[in-house]
Amino acid sequence: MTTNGKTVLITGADGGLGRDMAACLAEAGWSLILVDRSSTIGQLPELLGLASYQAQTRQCDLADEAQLDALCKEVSEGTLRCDALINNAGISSYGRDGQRLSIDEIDRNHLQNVLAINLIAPFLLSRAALPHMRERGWGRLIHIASRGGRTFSEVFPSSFSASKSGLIGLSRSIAGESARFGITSNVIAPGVIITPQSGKVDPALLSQAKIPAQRYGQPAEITGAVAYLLSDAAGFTTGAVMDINGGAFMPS
Ligand SMILES: NC(=O)C1=CN([C@@H]2O[C@H](COP(=O)(O)OP(=O)(O)OC[C@H]3O[C@@H](n4cnc5c(N)ncnc54)[C@H](O)[C@@H]3O)[C@@H](O)[C@H]2O)C=CC1
Ligand SMILES: CC(C)c1ccc(C(=O)O)c(O)c1O
Repeated sequence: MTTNGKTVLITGADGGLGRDMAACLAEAGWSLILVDRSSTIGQLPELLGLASYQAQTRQCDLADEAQLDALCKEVSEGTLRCDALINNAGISSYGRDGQRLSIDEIDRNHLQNVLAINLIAPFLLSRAALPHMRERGWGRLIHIASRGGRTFSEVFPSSFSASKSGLIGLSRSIAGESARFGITSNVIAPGVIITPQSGKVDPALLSQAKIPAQRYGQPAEITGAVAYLLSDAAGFTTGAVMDINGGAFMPS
């Protein structure tokens, strides 16, 4: 992958998928802006063995309006350069026992929190990054949705599915509006990938997914697709949804 020192901003960078993306993209020569609400995000570059010039970090709770606005301001004012944006941070809706919450158990606050992180933050960060991408005539947006945004399954809470389906619609609109500027916008919709997030779901519930590959995925199997979508070779790929789920969802 030729990066020419480009910079990618990754949200949810301190999670299972985020860390793998950060390590792989740094290795490929990208400069990184690593964003997470976790208290350990500042230590992530050292943990990954990155030089200080390779990575900046921002501790930001994307559900907090003031913190998200401050981050978007840095992006829109160009303090944080953003050639590519990976909207990866996301939460789901499970009870303490890892059981799926039914629609009757999801109140307005819970719904608003899921939508704030999974949909509103990606919308506002994309909006902040796009003008600079248009000026440069090059940009990449990747949104990490889920199989839950593509189809029904007993595994997915309704709030989560609604947010991820919305993210897919957002990506499609950005793709249509931005293709003529050399900007692509694509979705990766993973099935079960072994990370802290899937680890919080009751294993019996997760195992209901009928996966032809008969296994769960590894973060590297998502990162490989991310690396492709960021590359110049993917310049004609926009508005796409890559279903990466071991065959658990195969639309016609
Ligand atoms: N692991 C899986 O099986 C699947 C994951 N996904 C999606 O992949 C993305 C990454 O998930 P994982 O790495 O598995 O989860 P994870 O839980 O390991 O990582 C998510 C990261 O997002 C951060 N985050 C959460 N809320 C935030 C907020 N308000 N502000 C800033 N950061 C916040 C967390 O601190 C965490 O570091 C998510 O969008 C998730 O919905 C989609 C399908 C399957
Ligand atoms: C961990 C998240 C909520 C999750 C769990 C299971 C699947 C799946 O069976 O495909 C997902 O796509 C998820 O996003």
